Amino acid sequence: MSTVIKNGTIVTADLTCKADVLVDGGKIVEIGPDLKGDETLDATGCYVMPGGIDPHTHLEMPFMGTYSSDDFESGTRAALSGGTTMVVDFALPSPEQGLLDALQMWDNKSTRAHCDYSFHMAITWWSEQVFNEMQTVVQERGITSFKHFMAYKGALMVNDDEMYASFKRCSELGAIPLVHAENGDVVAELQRKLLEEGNNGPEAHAYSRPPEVEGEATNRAIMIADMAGVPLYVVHVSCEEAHEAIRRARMLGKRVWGEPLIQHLTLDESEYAHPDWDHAARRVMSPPFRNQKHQDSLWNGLASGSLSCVATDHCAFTTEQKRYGVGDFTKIPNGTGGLEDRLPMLWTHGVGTGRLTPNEFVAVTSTNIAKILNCYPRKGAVLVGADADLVVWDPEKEKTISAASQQSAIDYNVFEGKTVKGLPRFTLTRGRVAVNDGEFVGQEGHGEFVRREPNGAVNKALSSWKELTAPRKVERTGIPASGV
Ligand SMILES: NC(=O)NCCC(=O)O
Ligand SMILES: [Zn+2]
Ligand SMILES: [Zn+2]
Repeated sequence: MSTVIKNGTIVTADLTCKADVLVDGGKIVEIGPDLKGDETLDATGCYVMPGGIDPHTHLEMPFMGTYSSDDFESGTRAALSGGTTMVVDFALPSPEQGLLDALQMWDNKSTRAHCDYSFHMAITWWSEQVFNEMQTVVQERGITSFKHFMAYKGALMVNDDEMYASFKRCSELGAIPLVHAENGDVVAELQRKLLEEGNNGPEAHAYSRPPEVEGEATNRAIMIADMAGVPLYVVHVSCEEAHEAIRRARMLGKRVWGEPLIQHLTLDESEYAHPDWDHAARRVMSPPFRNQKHQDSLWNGLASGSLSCVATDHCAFTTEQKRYGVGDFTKIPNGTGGLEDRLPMLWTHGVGTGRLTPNEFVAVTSTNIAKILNCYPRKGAVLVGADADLVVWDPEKEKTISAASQQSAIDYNVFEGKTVKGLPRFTLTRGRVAVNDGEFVGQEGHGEFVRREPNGAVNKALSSWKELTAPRKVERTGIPASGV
């Protein structure tokens, strides 16, 4: 059965035009005037855009002694409700666990997904087994991005030598390394000192992770990637120090992408000063929220192109789970939600204020990451042949965000009470309507794994450049005899 989206304005990363979109067999089959289909969706007054891609989620993630509460069912239901049609989650081996073994666990969890998804593979330890399995992960499983935690000492953190070895392996395999950039040694020491001084509330979480520790780690990761000859993607960039490092690297021709989160763009550090312990603890995430100077830097980076993608790092814990850290802030599970709210919040505070154009909005929520992860134009595009992952966006539709009406399984929402203007009228996942005017009508298990090929254009270009500029031995004649 075909579906036609009529009377809308198509908005992509580089184009705005009035046309109908005809969908059949899960794909876009025609774009043009006066199209007809078996079913009609009226997009009068709406923008027809590529569905959002959230490149950073943690659904049912084992972390800090518990599991994040949104799984692939509730998480992708939340995603579609907010106009996001693909998520990229992190497969996370526990210490000494093989990569393929961990992947099997993520395969099992993801069968309930309502929308398409892919995985990044995390490198949480290093060995010959990990080195070997990286090849299988890339070539047989189509997972071409590897995450490295420079923080969470004693748990997920990897050291510089391990990171360098893994980045080199990514370079050989045509894959992309990702980093959580915070200096984990310094954070651990600051945490210890704060606790010793009796500073045990959620606000101390922010004190233990100042912008400097993020800036230092970002610079270090950029240097290591440059030495390994591989592009780099920096997740949850929260501050000017990290953004400055990325901006400078890009100006020097290095291939580095930065990803701010919707939370860091719209919520600030004053949340941690809230007199209610629960309120502050619910907002504990790493890196923590910053002040307006940092927020302005992130917004400007999106507008200027020095930052590339807006994500959520959706890692949702209930109030009860957050209370594991009463009396010791280092035990508060780190993470916040945002999957349902990313697009409406970014539209409201970005496009609604004039900080972003609608085309830039599409670029940073969908198209850029599809290109970086090498799944464009199957994803992130409104083109004939692309998957019909689409959002029909009503710029006049309003709501006030509330945990009472959200899809997420947790009992609060960090954006509670915020009014957004700009919401999906329809969300389509591979041609199937999953959201119809605020009502969720998706299908559990409809989501499919998106396989990606290695050696995207940027990897290829960078390896050519590195080869061309590699140190070369100077061939000499008449070398003098050794002086020894
Ligand atoms: N960000 C956060 O606090 N939790 C999720 C894990 C991570 O990405 O660091
Ligand atoms: Zn992280
Ligand atoms: Zn994360």
